[in-house]
Order: sequence, then structure tokens, then C-alpha cells
Amino acid sequence: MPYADLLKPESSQQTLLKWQKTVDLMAKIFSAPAAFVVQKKEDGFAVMIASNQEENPYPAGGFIPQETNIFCKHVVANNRNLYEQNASANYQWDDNPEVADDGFESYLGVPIHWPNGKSFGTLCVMDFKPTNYNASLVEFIEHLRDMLEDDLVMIERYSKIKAIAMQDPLTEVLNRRATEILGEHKRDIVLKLGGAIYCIFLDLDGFKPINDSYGHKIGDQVLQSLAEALRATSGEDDIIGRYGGDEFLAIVQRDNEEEVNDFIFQSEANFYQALKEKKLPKCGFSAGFAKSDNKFESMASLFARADKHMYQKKMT
Ligand SMILES: Nc1nc2c(ncn2[C@@H]2O[C@H](COP(=O)(O)OP(=O)(O)OP(=O)(O)O)[C@@H](O)[C@H]2O)c(=O)[nH]1
Repeated sequence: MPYADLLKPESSQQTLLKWQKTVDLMAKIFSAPAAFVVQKKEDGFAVMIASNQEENPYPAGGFIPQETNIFCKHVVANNRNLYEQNASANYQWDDNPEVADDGFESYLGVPIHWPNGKSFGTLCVMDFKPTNYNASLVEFIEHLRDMLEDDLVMIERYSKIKAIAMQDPLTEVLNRRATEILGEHKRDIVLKLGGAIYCIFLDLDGFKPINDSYGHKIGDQVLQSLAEALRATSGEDDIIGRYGGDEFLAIVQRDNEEEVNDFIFQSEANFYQALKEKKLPKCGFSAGFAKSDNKFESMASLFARADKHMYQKKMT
């Protein structure tokens, strides 16, 4: 499982339940057989939430390709409300499968936006019979849409705050605490499946003289280059973190020590390449590792064992 999955806000599950309730209530208040939140995707439209009535023919999870002439497509394209009261009387919908195949007559939809103003999709209600909603009902659906948009703002802010809390601001890899928590999570899963987890500890060699001779700004760029090299070497399941100062961590699932050494060699090659490309002073690192085979060992203890191995290597 990519560890980035853990960055997804827990609140999104709660939001989905709230949105489901909103859509179900909306269908009730409009006395309609179907209501939806439809999300605009790159190549079409996904039914994200569907009111749970038996007569609703479109369940959540359905997908409509971009070229299909559905009502929501027009709401998104024009970025404005669409109210079609009697679709079969309007030739524009002759090739709309919602009308032609499933017999819908009425559609009221409003656009939903992401916090940056881009289109998220639609909130809509559909009926098999012609309708004549009054202005208050239109106002009501717009108000519900505003509340959904507020949720999107909250989710985005929450994700940003969470990312900031987990990230090392200089190098944008995980900070030590987040590496510990996500490392523990990954270790538990991998050990359960019978795999092997290694913690690699890396420490720059002769970094202090670089700071002293070239200044902190250049020192920062060297640190960023190592983080970049580790990211370039790692797969999406690997965890990369900054332990502190000029020390970094990688928590990787590998079959044997040879594969761990391959990771270190590749990281070294990527690091030299990055320094060369950015015309930064030459710098190397020492690396050691420790295998995790006990789910009761703390991450701090695992890091300490890997650090000890690194130190032995630095001294030789
Ligand atoms: N530019 C910069 N320097 C930092 C940062 N954090 C820690 N340092 C410096 O990193 C250095 C770490 O010290 P050492 O581990 O002794 O450096 P070293 O010269 O690599 O020592 P060896 O590992 O024995 O080779 C110190 O000079 C810190 O000031 C940072 O965020 N930016």
C-alpha cells in the first residue's frame, strides 16, 4: 500500500456519509426518484453519491464517458444551473440516454466547484415525470451545493495542515516523527505478510566544512539534493524521512541485504548526479542498515541499530 494513502484525511469518510444523507434528503424533499453528486473526471463523469431509492437506475460508482450527452455535462461545460422540466419535448435530449433509454423527464442540476474555483461536478435531482419546481427549491439546492463546497474547503485545508505536520519543510521528505509512525505501520503489514523490512540510515560525510566554506544556503541545497536522490531511488511503497540535521532514513521492503545495498548504491549515484547537475560541491554519505523482524521493537530502537551500523561503516 502506498504510504501516501495514509495522508488522506480520515474526515473524508465522514464527509461522504454526510453527503449521502444530503442527497437522500434532497430526493425526499423534491419527491424525486433520483438525486446525485456527480464528479467530473478527465474522461467523463463519475456517479459519486446516488440517492438510495429502488427506482434510481444509476448507482454510485457508475461512470459516463465524456462524449455522452447527459445533463450534467452541460452544467459543467456552461458552469451554470440547468433546469429541464420536460426533456422529451426538447430535441436537444434525443440522444441523451437518461431520457431516451431510462425515461427521465426532469433534471435540475447546479455546478459544484473545488476551492480553487475549478469544476468539481454537479449536485442534481431527476424525475421520471415533468416538474415545475418553485424558486425556493432551486434556492435550496444551491444552498446544499454551498455546504458541499464548504466541506471541500475544509478537506483541502485539513490535508494541507496534515502534510505540513508530517513533512520536513526544507527537504519535503517526512519528518522523523512521521517516519516513525508510517514506518511502524508498514513494518506491521509487511511482517504479517512474511516479508522483510530494512531501515537504512544515511549521514553526510564532511558536511560541516561545506556549510563553513560555501554557506548555509549551499548546505541546504546539498541536503535537498540528497532527499531528491532518495526519492528518485525509492519506489512508491518506500518511506523516506529526515532524521535530523544531515541524517536521513529510508524504510524499505526488500528480500535480502544485496537489494538493500543496491538501494544505497543507486542513491549514491543519484546524489552525485544531482550535485553535479546543480554545480554543488562534492559530498558523499555513509549508510548502514538494520533488518526489522520483531513487531515489538520500537522504531526508535530500529533507527538506533541502523545508525550504529552506519557509524561502523563511517569509521572504516
Ligand atoms: N545548511 C544546513 N546545515 C545544517 C542543517 N541542519 C544541520 N546542519 C549542519 O549539519 C552539520 C552536521 O554536523 P556533522 O554531522 O558533524 O557534520 P559532518 O561534517 O558531516 O560530520 P561527519 O558526519 O563526521 O562527516 C552541522 O554543521 C549542522 O550545523 C540544515 O538544515 N541546513
